[in-house]
Amino acid sequence: MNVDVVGRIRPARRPEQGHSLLTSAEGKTIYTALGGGASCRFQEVFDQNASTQKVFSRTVEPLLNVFTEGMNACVVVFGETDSGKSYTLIGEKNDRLAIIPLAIDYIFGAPYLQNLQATAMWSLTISMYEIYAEVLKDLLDSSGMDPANLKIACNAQDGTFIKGLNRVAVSSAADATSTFRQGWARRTGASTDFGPAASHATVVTQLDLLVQDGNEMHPTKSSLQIIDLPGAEKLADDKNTSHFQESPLLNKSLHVFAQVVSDLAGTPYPDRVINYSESKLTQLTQEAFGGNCKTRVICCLPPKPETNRLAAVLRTCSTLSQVKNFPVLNDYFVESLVTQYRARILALQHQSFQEMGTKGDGEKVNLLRDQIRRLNNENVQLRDRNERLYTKLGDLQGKMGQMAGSKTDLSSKLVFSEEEKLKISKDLIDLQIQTNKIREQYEAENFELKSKILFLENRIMELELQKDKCTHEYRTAKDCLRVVEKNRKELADEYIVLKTNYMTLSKQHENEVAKNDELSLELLNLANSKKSLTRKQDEYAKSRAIYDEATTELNRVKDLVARLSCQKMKPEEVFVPESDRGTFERNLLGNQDQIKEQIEVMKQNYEKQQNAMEERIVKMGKELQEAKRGIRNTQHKLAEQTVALLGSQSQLKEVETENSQLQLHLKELNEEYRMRLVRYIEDVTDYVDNTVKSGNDNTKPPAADHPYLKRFVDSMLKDIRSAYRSREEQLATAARNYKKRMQNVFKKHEHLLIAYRMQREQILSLGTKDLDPGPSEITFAITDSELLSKQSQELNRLREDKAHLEAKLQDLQEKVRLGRISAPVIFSSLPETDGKDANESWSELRRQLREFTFTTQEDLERERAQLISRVTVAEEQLAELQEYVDKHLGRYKQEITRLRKLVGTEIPRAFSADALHR
Ligand SMILES: Nc1ncnc2c1ncn2[C@@H]1O[C@H](COP(=O)(O)OP(=O)(O)OP(=O)(O)O)[C@@H](O)[C@H]1O
Repeated sequence: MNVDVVGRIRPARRPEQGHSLLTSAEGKTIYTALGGGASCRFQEVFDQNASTQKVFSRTVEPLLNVFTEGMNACVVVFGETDSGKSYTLIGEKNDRLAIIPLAIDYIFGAPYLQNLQATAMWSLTISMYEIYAEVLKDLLDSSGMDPANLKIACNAQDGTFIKGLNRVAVSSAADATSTFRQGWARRTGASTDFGPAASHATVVTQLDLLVQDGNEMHPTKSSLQIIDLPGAEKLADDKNTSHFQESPLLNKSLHVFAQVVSDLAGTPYPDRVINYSESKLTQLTQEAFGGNCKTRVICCLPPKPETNRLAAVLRTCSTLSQVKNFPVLNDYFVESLVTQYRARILALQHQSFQEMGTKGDGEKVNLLRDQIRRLNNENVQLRDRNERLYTKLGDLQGKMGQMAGSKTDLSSKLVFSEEEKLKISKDLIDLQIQTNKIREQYEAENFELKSKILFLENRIMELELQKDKCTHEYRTAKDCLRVVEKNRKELADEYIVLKTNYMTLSKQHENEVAKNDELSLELLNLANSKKSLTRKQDEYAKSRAIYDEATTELNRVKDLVARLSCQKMKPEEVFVPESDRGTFERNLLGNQDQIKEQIEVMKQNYEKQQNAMEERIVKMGKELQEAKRGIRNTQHKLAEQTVALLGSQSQLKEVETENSQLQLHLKELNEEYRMRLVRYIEDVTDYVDNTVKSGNDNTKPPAADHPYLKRFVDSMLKDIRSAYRSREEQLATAARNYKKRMQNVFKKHEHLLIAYRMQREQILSLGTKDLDPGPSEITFAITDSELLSKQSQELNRLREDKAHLEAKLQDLQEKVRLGRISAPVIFSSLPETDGKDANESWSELRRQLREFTFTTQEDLERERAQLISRVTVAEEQLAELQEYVDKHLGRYKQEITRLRKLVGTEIPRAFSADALHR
């Protein structure tokens, strides 16, 4: 691979303005004179306006890429004094826009080194030396010793090198730049009789890179040499005469360099033998010119050079562009081979020197001939080997040529690919974010689906429970209906009995009324007879007075007669005989006895009736006593029942307390579950973190592939499932027990209510005012709608209606009772009232009773119809519910199966919907 040579023209100063170098049309060839003279075709020529940055990126940057990848590289700055060499290399006043600072910055940010695996290591050392008048000076020696005492040595391992040269390890671009600037400042700065020392000195800055890839056994070494050559104007001087003017050592490096370059350009083949040993510069840079190195020369040109000098510079540049180098990747095998050859050459050299020292001249010649022969043979063998290597090298060179050709494209492509890479990495990050989002969404959806499934399962369970409850309630309602029907029948029977009683009473009442009429008539007769008797009595009294008057008259007459009988006539004889008198008396007072007899009979009848009444009252009093006793017993029983009811209510409260305790326990369990879950997750995180940490040192495989994590997670899930299953079973058992107890309490409550109702009805049937039957059963009914089913609520509503009806019935019965009581009152008031009015009020009462009977019957019939319609509606609702449950049960089951398939995992049944929601 030829050495690349590029030209850079310094901007013109005032005296130089208006002059320009002669260049070809394409701008790459520079001539000393039109139509003849020296010329050089540069790979690229940077004009006066080109910045150092541009020179760097077009010339040095590709070299730095191969350097960081493991090849030796070299940048040579060549040109006459004041052409801008130092400006190009280090700039002005610590300017960073110069090749060396830019190169250091680039190396530390080089893509290859940046893209190395985290396990790879790389290090960079910097060394600087100056060759001035064939004296080597270590520019990085800060020990205070004489730095210009360095010797060149050679060994198989390192080839030619400077013994004791300082190599400073640098860890950052700033570190490297400051080290370089310190070294640069130590250059020989004195001005000599032959001009400034810098014009005759060569400064070599060498950067050695060592890359140890984690996947490779041996490290890769590569070196970058940046050579600032002495002013090239001396090449224009005559070599044979110049040493009379200057010290011969002063320009030796430059002249030997030009000679070596010329030799190299003349023999482009690999079997050339070049004498590098004439100067220290050529010895130390033999790899850069004709060796294992990729070299680029920047030829700095002033805008107005002297023709001779320009010609010498152009000639040297032209020769340099013909020099062939053989750069290879410094892998372990290449290095080993080179070391082997170096060792062999060194051994031969040693041997020949020894032999030359011991033998005589003739023998020495023979020996030398033999040695030459041997060397020739060896040379042939080496050539064979070399040819093979060269064929390989040719391929490599071809590839390198292609690479060089496509280098610019590659660099632009590299930039483009970098941009693409950035874009792709951005897209990748976006994709990762999107993937994470999708994963989160998936997990959320999965969770939602799981909770939905559990919710549906719970719903099914609830529906099944509701169905059972409905069936149970339907049966209870049927039983209730039966009871209500029975009650209705009983009421109807009672009503019939009442009606018959009423009829009987009406008949009795009519009989009584008839009797009353008769008695009234009789009483009227009696009153009439009494009147007539009174009249008779008055008449009798009058007749008595007449009698008395008559008696007095009679007695007067008798006296008169007696007085007169003295004449022999008795008074009795004067009047009518005694029988006539009896008949007369009988005729006068005969009715009075009859009346007395009748009165006596009536008195006897009254007495009999009074006795019978008294007996009846006594009998009723006894019955009343018995009834009171019975009522007292009933009241006692009622009190017992109330106590039991209160007991059951307190039991209900206890059960409620127990329920709240259970709920509390459930909460505690949930809390414990959450804690355990958190602990598990922490364990998993720790475990994953530890695995990731251990995975970083490449000793363990990644955690995702490790079966232990899966086992760990599986066991964890198994634990959670089993714990939850057992807890759910416990809770289900507790809930079942609670439900049973609730049902028992409800049953007891219902029994108590029924017993209470029967007792109350018994008391009510007695119809006594003294005994309080207590409040309606609805007062003791459970009103909490949460605890009641629909049927129970309906039952309670019916109970309320019944209580209302009972109250109404009681009012009416009261009215009837009042009506019954008012009858004797009316009867007793009959003598004072008119007979016609009494009849009217009775007919009014009868009408009211009839109306009440009809309305009660109608109410009862309506109630019955309502009850039947309600039961029918309840049956229809139950049937609908049954149908709905049957229909949706199948659908829910199908849905669950589908969701299970979709989720792909078995949903732990142990998780309650509540826990999942939480
Ligand atoms: N491309 C450039 N742009 C601006 N100024 C430049 C450029 N090249 C060189 N110069 C200027 O030219 C002068 C000489 O440059 P420089 O010292 O680098 O030359 P030189 O070849 O290194 O000389 P010497 O061999 O004596 O060191 C400096 O003042 C420098 O600033």
